Amino acid sequence: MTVCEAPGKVYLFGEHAVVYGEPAVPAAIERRAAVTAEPRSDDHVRVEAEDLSLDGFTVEYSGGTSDRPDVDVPTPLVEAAMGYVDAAVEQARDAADAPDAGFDITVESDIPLGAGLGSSAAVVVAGIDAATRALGEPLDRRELADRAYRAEYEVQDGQASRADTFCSTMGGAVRVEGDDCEPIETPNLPFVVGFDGGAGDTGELVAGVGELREEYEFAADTVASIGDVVRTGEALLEDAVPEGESGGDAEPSPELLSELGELMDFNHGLLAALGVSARSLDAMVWAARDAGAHGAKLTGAGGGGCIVALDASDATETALSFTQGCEEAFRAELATEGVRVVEP
Ligand SMILES: Nc1ncnc2c1ncn2[C@@H]1O[C@H](COP(=O)(O)OP(=O)(O)OP(=O)(O)O)[C@@H](O)[C@H]1O
Ligand SMILES: C[C@@](O)(CCO)CC(=O)[O-]
Ligand SMILES: [Mg+2]
Repeated sequence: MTVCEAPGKVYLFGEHAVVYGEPAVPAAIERRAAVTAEPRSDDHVRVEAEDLSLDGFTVEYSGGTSDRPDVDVPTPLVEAAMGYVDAAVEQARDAADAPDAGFDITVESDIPLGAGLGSSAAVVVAGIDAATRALGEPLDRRELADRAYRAEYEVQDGQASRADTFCSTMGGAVRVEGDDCEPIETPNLPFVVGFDGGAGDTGELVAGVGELREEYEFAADTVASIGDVVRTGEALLEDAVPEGESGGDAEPSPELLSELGELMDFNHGLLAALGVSARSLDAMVWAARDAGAHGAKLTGAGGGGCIVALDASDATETALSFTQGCEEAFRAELATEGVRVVEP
C-alpha cells in the first residue's frame, strides 16, 4: 500500500491567462489530498472517494469508458467526478509500462472540490505518484509534474496549463509560462482564504474565456494585461528575495504587501471582466478589502469557490467569517514541500 499526499494552491496572479501562454504565479498551501494505491491481482480499478459531493461512493470497473459500473447516480456525474482519478491511473499505467495494472485507490482530501484551490491537480499528482510507486516505478518530480499536466489537459479537453500540477508537485511558489516551469522564492506571504461553499467547472470556465478571447480583441487584450500584472508582480517578488537566498521564513515588508495587494486587486478586476467572478466572490473580495487586506482576488478557475487575500492580521479572516455568502474563512500557510510519500 502506497500513500502520497499533494498540496492545493492559491494563485497570487495569472490564472486563466496562463492557459494562453502568459506567466502565472501560484503558491502551494497546506491543504492536501492523500491518495492510497494498492495494486490488485486483476486489471480492475476500485475507487473510494469519500469527499466527493456525491456524498461519497465506491465504484469498481476495469478501466476505459466503455466498461462503466452500475451505480445509482447519473453517469455524467460519475464521469465528471472520476475523470481526474481515471486519468491519473492511465498515466501511471503508461509510465510504468503496465497497461493492465489494477488498483484499489482511496482519495482523502481536505481541499474543497472545484473551488479554485487546485483539488484536481493535488489528486492527480498524488494519484500518479502513489500508483507508480506502488508498481515499483517511481517518477522524478519533473516527469511526475509533466504526466499530471497531461492528465489535467485530457480531462479539461485540451485547455489546461502546467501551473496547478507543477505547483502541487514542487510545493512553494512557482512561475509557469507555457512549458517553462520554475520554483521561485517568495517571502512568507500572509494568505487568507474565503470559501463560498460552492464550486465552478474549470473546463467550462476556461472554455468561456477562450470564446470571449476569440470574439473580442479587447478580451484578448484583457488576457494580455493579466500577463502584464504578473510580470510586474514577479519583479516585486524577485527584488524581495535576492537571488541565491531562500525566501522561506522571511517576513515581507509592508511596502511589498501593499504593492502585491494592489496588483491582486487589479488582477481580480481583469478576471471579473472576463466573466469568471461571481457575486459571492466579489462580496468576499470587497469584505476583505474593507477589513484592511492589502489586496484580494478570486483564485483558480472562479465561477464560485474561493478568494485569496493578503493580511497578516486577523481582521480579514474575522470579517470574512461574518460575510454573507462566505461559508469558511481560514489562513492558508505556504506549503514549502510539494508531493510527499506518507507510506512507501
Ligand atoms: N477528494 C477528491 N476525491 C476524488 N476526486 C476529487 C477529489 N477532489 C477533487 N477531485 C476531482 O477534481 C475535480 C475538481 O476539479 P476542478 O479542476 O474542477 O476544481 P479544482 O481543481 O478544485 O479548482 P481549480 O482548478 O479552479 O483550482 C472533481 O470533480 C473531481 O473529479
Ligand atoms: C483557470 C486555470 O488557469 C487555473 C485553474 O486552477 C486553468 C489552468 O491553468 O489549467
Ligand atoms: Mg483544477
